[in-house]
Amino acid sequence: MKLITGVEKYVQRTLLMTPERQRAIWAIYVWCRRTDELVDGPNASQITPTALDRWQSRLEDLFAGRPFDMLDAALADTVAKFPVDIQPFKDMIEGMRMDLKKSRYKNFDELYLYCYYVAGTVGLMSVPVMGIAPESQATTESVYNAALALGIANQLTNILRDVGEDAKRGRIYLPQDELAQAGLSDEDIFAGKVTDKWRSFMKSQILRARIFFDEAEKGVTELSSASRWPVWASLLLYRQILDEIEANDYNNFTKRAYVSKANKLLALPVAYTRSLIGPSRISNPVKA
Ligand SMILES: CC(C)=CCC/C(C)=C/CC/C(C)=C/CC/C(C)=C/[C@@H]1[C@@H](COP(=O)(O)OP(=O)(O)O)[C@]1(C)CC/C=C(\C)CC/C=C(\C)CCC=C(C)C
Ligand SMILES: Nc1ncnc2c1ncn2[C@@H]1O[C@H](COP(=O)(O)OP(=O)(O)OP(=O)(O)O)[C@@H](O)[C@H]1O
Ligand SMILES: [Mn+2]
Repeated sequence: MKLITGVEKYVQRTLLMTPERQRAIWAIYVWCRRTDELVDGPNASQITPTALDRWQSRLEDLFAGRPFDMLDAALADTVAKFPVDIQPFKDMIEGMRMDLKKSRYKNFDELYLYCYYVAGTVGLMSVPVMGIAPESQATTESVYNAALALGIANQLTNILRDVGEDAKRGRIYLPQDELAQAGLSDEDIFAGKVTDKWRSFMKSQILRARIFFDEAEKGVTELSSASRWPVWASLLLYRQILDEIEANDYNNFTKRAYVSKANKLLALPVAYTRSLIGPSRISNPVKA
């Protein structure tokens, strides 16, 4: 089951990229999965900050061309071929450290930082591999910004989908000040009742996640043509989870928002059509 969804995800995420880029994204994906599994996987209870320090020195070793195992070697090969920076990788490990010691977020600033560490970093790792279209007139900074926004949007969506599941583990990723403003408390979340207060709170959280998806959209067209399809597919598929939360009448306590196979399949041709649109050729006043 895990393997099948893993394969399916990998196909969704890398379809149609050049083989060399596909292998590089695969290596990054595997490293991210393994990093996440350290704190989220079956042996999570054994993971201490020291274990994360060791994981970080392995990372530094592979960046220096001294991989520890075969999967590290795949990433070592990637960083030798593409101009990937080590910082977002270190930051992702920092996010896992944060997850170990923190289970509440005071406000959106704190939550944003967490989302950057665990997901915004993925965008920054991927752009140097996917490449910016040679004809793009956008600034490199604006493309990285969009990539960052896609990671944040995905993580916010993941948090909104998993409210009930996370509460069972004693975790509440929603901003405490915004909960209080909506007249909600941790107890309401543990009780898991869908009330009008909850619906209206969720509406504003979903709106914010959509704003990050909109921000991300602006960057996808600037990517090299072969990379656009998988990124569009991933964006459209993940954003649909928000629609499903609405369709479930905001019950993210006991129902997992789930995108149907049919809707997933439908997203692929839409993604493909969008991927045909590349950078606009009209000179960009921002850059000029
Ligand atoms: C083509 C493409 C999308 C490539 C990215 C592939 C890649 C390297 C993915 C790594 C993802 C990963 C395993 C991260 C570890 C931390 C984590 C679990 C983050 C959560 C992902 C959702 O995973 P899932 O639904 O499986 O979560 P759980 O099973 O519940 O744990 C995240 C929510 C975030 C992942 C972030 C991205 C996929 C951001 C991708 C951004 C880009 C590729 C940038 C695109 C460029 C522009 C200009 C828009
Ligand atoms: N139909 C779907 N709609 C939306 N997301 C999906 C769907 N199928 C799989 N996913 C995504 O794939 C992830 C992993 O799927 P899997 O079946 O392994 O769930 P899981 O074991 O509950 O994941 P985890 O424990 O890592 O949160 C899910 O967390 C979800 O993000
Ligand atoms: Mn999860």
